[in-house]
Amino acid sequence: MALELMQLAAGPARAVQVFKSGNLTQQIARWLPPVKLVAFRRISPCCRQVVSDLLASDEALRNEVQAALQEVLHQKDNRVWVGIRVRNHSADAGSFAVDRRHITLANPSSSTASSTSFVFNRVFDHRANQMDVWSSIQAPLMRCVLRREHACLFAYGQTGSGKTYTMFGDPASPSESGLAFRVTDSLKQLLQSATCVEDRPSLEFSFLEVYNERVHDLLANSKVCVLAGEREELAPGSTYHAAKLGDEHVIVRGLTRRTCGVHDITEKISEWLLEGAAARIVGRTAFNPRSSRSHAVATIHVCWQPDPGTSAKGRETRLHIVDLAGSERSGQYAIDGEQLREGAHINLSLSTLGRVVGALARGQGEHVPYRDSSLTWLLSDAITGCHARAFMIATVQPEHAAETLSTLRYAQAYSSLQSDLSTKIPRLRAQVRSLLCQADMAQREVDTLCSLINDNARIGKMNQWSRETLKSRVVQIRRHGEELFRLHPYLKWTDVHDTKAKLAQIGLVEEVCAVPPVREAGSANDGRRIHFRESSANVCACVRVVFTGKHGHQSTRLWFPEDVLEDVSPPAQLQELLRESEKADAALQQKVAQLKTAQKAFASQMQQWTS
Ligand SMILES: Nc1ncnc2c1ncn2[C@@H]1O[C@H](COP(=O)(O)OP(=O)(O)OP(=O)(O)O)[C@@H](O)[C@H]1O
Repeated sequence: MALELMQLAAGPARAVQVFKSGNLTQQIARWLPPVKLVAFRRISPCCRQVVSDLLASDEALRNEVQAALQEVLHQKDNRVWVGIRVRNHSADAGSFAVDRRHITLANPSSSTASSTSFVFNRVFDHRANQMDVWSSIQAPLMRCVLRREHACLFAYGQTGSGKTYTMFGDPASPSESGLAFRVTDSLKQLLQSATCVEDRPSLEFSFLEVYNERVHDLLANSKVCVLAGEREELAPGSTYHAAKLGDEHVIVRGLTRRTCGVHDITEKISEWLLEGAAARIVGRTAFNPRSSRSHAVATIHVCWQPDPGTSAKGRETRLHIVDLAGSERSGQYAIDGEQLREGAHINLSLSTLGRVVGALARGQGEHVPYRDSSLTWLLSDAITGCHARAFMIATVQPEHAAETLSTLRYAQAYSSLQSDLSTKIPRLRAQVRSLLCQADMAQREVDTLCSLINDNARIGKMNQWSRETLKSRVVQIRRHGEELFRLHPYLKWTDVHDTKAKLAQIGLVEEVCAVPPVREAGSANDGRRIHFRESSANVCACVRVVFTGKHGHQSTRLWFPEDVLEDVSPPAQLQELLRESEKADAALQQKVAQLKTAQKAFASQMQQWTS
């Protein structure tokens, strides 16, 4: 290495030669941590070659790079991704402006020139084609599959704004085919390159629609199916625990699941997608002559091989592709009675989705109404990104300003789910509540024991222990304490000191100082002299002690030389309980601080997304 550095110092021409020879690059590459290697690859073809050779020859390093990359990308991927797609529109469409991440819209109802600006992960203007949309989603979606996380890709928007076009498009034309067809292509490439032949998962496919709150199997002549909750299969030998949301996923009883392999996924799933799409219920609406009147859910189940040596079934990663029915103000645009009924059901499911999103976004830990509609129940583990990454494309048609604004608001609320803080905060709140109970209980135990000890104490020592006294320094007067007062220049023994000493009464230290303030003539004698004597250098500190008044009597404050007093420790059992109580308090304070930090971060995220 030193040799190469010397050669570098010899001049630029020599440096280029050394660099190109690869020796130096190789050395540098070996020093780099795995994450940096990836950036290093981008520097020049020479570096790229060296890093590639290095990775090819070193399997451990390869795995390390892979793990580091996964980690970095995992942190980068939000659990919810929201993109807006603007449909082609006439030149006189309302005033709005679009850039890569922002869309600004003039308020349709306002007479003044006010506008609202929204921020999303991506905004596609009317010139964006199917490939542009897909290329923004492809990488995070495929990473999701590689991590074996469920994913949900769905389109939301006003009727006629381009949801079905975005999700399915025209599969006959390569440039017009929608996201669903592109998913299968990418999935095939991914599974072929990332897994060896024997580890390749098997694939299953199902396709259903939710129409008027009923679930129809689109691959079995629209047979009606029922929804049911099912718990994830537990590993053999694991202990029973009560089902929580997330342990349970919703299954559709009797739904057709067709199987294919990685090699024929594109042909098979395309064929099934077309078959299902043809069976969907469509109707004519004011905005779209072939409007989807149902929510369509195509699911690719990636069934991973079980781990070698285990008898458990392999895990399943579900990839939902959802084309929602159009959001619309049904009463306003319905053509007939049937459409009014359809519209009411569509609105019910979409508004329930809105309430689910709202409840999660507020992060208050309130009831999340997943089960209020078939759609939200069916997709409860996926659509909100709670247990799956969700990718939402909200489609807008700017010619309809009110509908566009409403879609953007909906999408904005959805954006706030990007942060897992919206679910972390309710969890923290619940933990704070439970710790509060524990701390309260621990304090009550201390109180109970204090009263028990106080009730059984000798007269004169009554009422001495309480949570307050336990936190203070507790003292009593030593035997023959009076003698130590005699020579004290500032303090003098009194009858009250004498009584306290005889009763061995316990007091709390209020103040410690080198020289107490002089007692004013006529004030109660609390042990301080009115005229201080000359003092020697080694006078011990003066302590003011308060003796709590009993039976309605006032508390008494007396001064003592420090060495007249001895510390009194609380009984061991009480000390133990106090420690427990302090521990519970500390845990509570720590959790409260975590909650406050999370709430602050969430508030600033919300502000960022809604600016
Ligand atoms: N970005 C686009 N480029 C070209 N054509 C589009 C685009 N978006 C939509 N269209 C066309 O507009 C029409 C309506 O679109 P589409 O059926 O996808 O709307 P939709 O939102 O699914 O409506 P609905 O909710 O009523 O089903 C279709 O003919 C579709 O081809």
